This record gives sequence, structure tokens and C-alpha cells, in this order.
Amino acid sequence: MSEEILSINNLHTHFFTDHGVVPAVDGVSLHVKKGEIVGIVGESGCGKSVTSLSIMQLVPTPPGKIVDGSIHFKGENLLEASKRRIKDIRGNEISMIFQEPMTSLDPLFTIGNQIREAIRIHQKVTKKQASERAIEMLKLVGIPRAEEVMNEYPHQLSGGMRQRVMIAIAMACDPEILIADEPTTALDVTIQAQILDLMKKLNKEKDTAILLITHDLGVVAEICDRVIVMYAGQVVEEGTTREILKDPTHPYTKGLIRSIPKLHEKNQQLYSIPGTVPKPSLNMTGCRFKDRCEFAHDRCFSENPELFSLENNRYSRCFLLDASERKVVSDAESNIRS
Ligand SMILES: Nc1ncnc2c1ncn2[C@@H]1O[C@H](COP(=O)(O)OP(=O)(O)OP(=O)(O)O)[C@@H](O)[C@H]1O
Repeated sequence: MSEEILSINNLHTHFFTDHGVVPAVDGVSLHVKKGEIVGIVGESGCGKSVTSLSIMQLVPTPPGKIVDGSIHFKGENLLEASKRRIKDIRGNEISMIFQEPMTSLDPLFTIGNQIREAIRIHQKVTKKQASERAIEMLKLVGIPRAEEVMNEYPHQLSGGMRQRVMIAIAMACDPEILIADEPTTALDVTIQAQILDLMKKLNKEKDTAILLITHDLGVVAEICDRVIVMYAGQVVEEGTTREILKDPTHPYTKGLIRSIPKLHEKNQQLYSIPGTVPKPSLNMTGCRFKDRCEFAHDRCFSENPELFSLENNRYSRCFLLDASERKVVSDAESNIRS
């Protein structure tokens, strides 16, 4: 697991609206290796979806525009690639699945039709060969009665089954990387667990890298090797899932972890981070999280911290990480707890 296949550097994607410029993605860098599962996590409005849409150049233009940065896929800068090349990569080398499969599937066409179509766009195969591949894919994603389901319409399937179909379509051309934007959010927990298991299985069997976008750290904990925490258009923390969950350094990550309900605690008081994610704007000053941060001090209001590099390939955007100030975090925390 070493070859880097996706590399985003200093990406800036803006929306030019009547109310001003929204820097939805503001200097994001992220890297995905072959076979790796990387999670992008953050609350609604943090810029997760716009980051993933930027990769496939699916940001609505206008009002959106990638204004700076680079996106390399296996060494090729996608921002310099032709429209034809991007179309060829989409659904072939890089596939995407979204939250609500009903809106991605066409209600007027059978499941078989839609998978066959997805295969034939990218591969020179006969209709019969495409049908065989489609059935093989439906079986791979655990759809019972695959042959019959080929002739059914999306509304005849449950939400979980529709999401499996979407994964089958996404995986039909053996992509190098699957971008999954909140793939389990619309599903109930047991189905959610099955879909995550399926993604894990496909990742293992096919060595497909997965970029998983979610607001749910519980989902990240289930399947991701590494996690990138986004806040108001920027990366605020990055590291292995294990390290981040065990020892989060950014107050936002700490808040997200505190918000995960504990299974075995009776009468627990559910925690939520006070306030909401600010709408990004070009004239924001200071740390973006300062208004919701219990540790914010003067410097946080005047200066936006850089993404500091820590040990073990970890990164965090917080002044409290300075050796002396780090102590302040622990002191403040122990005061709060006592
Ligand atoms: N078409 C658009 N026009 C203007 N602003 C937009 C547009 N699309 C997204 N934004 C803004 O970009 C920012 C990032 O949005 P994005 O959808 O990437 O967030 P997210 O973290 O994926 O949230 P969610 O989980 O709700 O999808 C938000 O402030 C959002 O309002």
C-alpha cells in the first residue's frame, strides 16, 4: 500500500454568488494511496462534497470554479486534462456513489439496463457480455436473485438494495478509486453496517482505494485507514484513524468524538458542539473554529493557524499545539472535568 494514486494540492474552489465569494474549499491538500480507505469528515457545510466534486470536475459552473491548486490522478493533472479525458476517467478509473441512490438511478430504466449502459460507455463489449458482467457485479455486491433484479425498476428495490446497485455500477469497470459521498446516511443502521462491510470487502478483494465522505466519525472508525477532518473549507486535522480517535489534537475533532453516542452508557447526556459551521467568506479573520472553541484565546481571533505537522504523519491546525500552549489544552480540559 504505497503507490499514491490521488494527490490534491492546495485546492481552492470558490462559488461566486450575489452575496459574495464563498471559498468552499480553501487550500485543501490530500493524498490517497492505492488500496487505501481515506475518510473526509466534518459537519454539514465544511466543504467535503465540494472537495470530492472538484476531483471529478462536477462542481456546478457557474457559480462554482476551481481557482487554484492541482489534482493529480496517477501523475496526470486532472485540471489540465481535456473534457473528453475527464469523461473517460469518470465511472471508469474513478467512480462515485452518492447518498441517495434513488436520485442517481433513472426510475424509467431497469437495473439491468443501467448497469449494462455504464459498462458499455467505457468498455467495448457486446450487449450479452455486458449483461453477464452486470449479473456478476450484482452477485458480487450481494444482491439475491441477481438475474431477476436485472429486469426490475429502482422503485421495486429497498434503499439498501438500491445502494448496492449503485456500488455495482460504480465497481463495474474496476475503478482505481471509489469516491463515496455519504453512501450510508439515508440507510438504517443495520443496512448501513452491511454496506460498509461490502465496501471493505471490495477494497480488500479488488484493492480499490476509497475516499469516503461522511459527517459520522462512527462510520470512519468502521472502515477508514486514515481520516481528514475538515472545517469551514479547510483541513484542520489529519492522521491515521486509530491515532485521531485515540488522541485527537484539534478541539473540533475532540468535539466530534465527544458527540459520538456511547453504546453501553445508560442515561448519558448527548453532547453536541455548540453553534454551527460558519459560511466561508474571503474576509474571515482568525481561526475558523474560534467562535465554537472552548480553548480560544486572543491569538485565535487575529490569526488563522497553519496546518502544523506533528509526529507520525499527523497534521493539526491549532495554536494550542505549540509545546507551551499544548499544556494549556490539557490544563483547561482537566479544569473542565474537575
Ligand atoms: N452551488 C453553490 N452555491 C453557493 N455555495 C455553495 C454551493 N454549493 C455549496 N456551497 C457552499 O459551499 C460550502 C461547502 O459545501 P459542501 O456541500 O461541500 O459541504 P459538506 O461538508 O459536503 O456538507 P453536506 O454534508 O451538507 O453536504 C457551504 O458553505 C455551502 O453552502
